Amino acid sequence: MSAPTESNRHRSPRRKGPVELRRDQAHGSTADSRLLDSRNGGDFTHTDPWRVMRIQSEFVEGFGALANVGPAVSVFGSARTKPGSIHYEMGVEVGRRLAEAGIGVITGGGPGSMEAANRGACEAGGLSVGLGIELPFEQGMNDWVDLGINFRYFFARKTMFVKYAQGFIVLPGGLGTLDELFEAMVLVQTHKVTSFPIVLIGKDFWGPLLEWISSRLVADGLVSSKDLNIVALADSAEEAVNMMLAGGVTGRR
Ligand SMILES: CC(C)=CCNc1ncnc2c1ncn2[C@@H]1O[C@H](COP(=O)(O)O)[C@@H](O)[C@H]1O
Repeated sequence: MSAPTESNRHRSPRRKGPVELRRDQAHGSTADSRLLDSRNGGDFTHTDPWRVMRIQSEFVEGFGALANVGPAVSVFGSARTKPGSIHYEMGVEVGRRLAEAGIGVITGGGPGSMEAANRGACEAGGLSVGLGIELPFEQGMNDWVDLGINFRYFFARKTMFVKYAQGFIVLPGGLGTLDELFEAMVLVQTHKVTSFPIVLIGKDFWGPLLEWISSRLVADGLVSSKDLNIVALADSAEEAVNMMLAGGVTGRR
């Protein structure tokens, strides 16, 4: 940017909403000129202000589509679980038991344990919701989703998992599952959500992680020992769904 001189110091600034631009910065194009200039082709849609509109539309569409889902639980777990495996069958049973209790099932809409939970809910005649995510290696929504919404942005989608569920059930999984689990734990820890049971299924799988949180994070004073109560550990679908009910999730009869 050039230093202010007598000739340019008093040049009138240009305003872009709350942002005021002076000197060299004031010479750029305006939002309306870019909008009206057809030579810019699709460029405008790649700007951040335009992205904000798209992000906003994801929230509007998500809130609109999910407003009437009723009581529901979000079920997370690996996208790589194969049909017939223990974890897949456990996911099917979780979905079925939630549906039988009058509780809708919300998943990431993908394959593996997500598909399993949607399948169990759908087969039992319950509400089966999938919140899909646009990924470079597109898989598409699994066949057992009855109400599906596709998202571009992970963070908009994650809001829906929490806003429209009364609790989380977490099957074994990888980074995606851990991300969803830890986000929920922080929301409970910071009282952003209250009365929100989080149940992990699979003591063998989750036990070492909880043990590390206790022996390292709590021991080092990084986590309060009462924060360990944010999650509960179950070893079966039946136990996990009963813990949801005991935690205050009530189904539609
Ligand atoms: C086979 C494969 C990688 C497919 C990816 N397709 C996906 N479709 C929808 N949600 C997903 C997908 N991958 C990860 N996620 C999100 O991350 C979690 C699973 O990730 P992971 O497999 O544990 O780490 C799910 O609960 C889901 O919300």
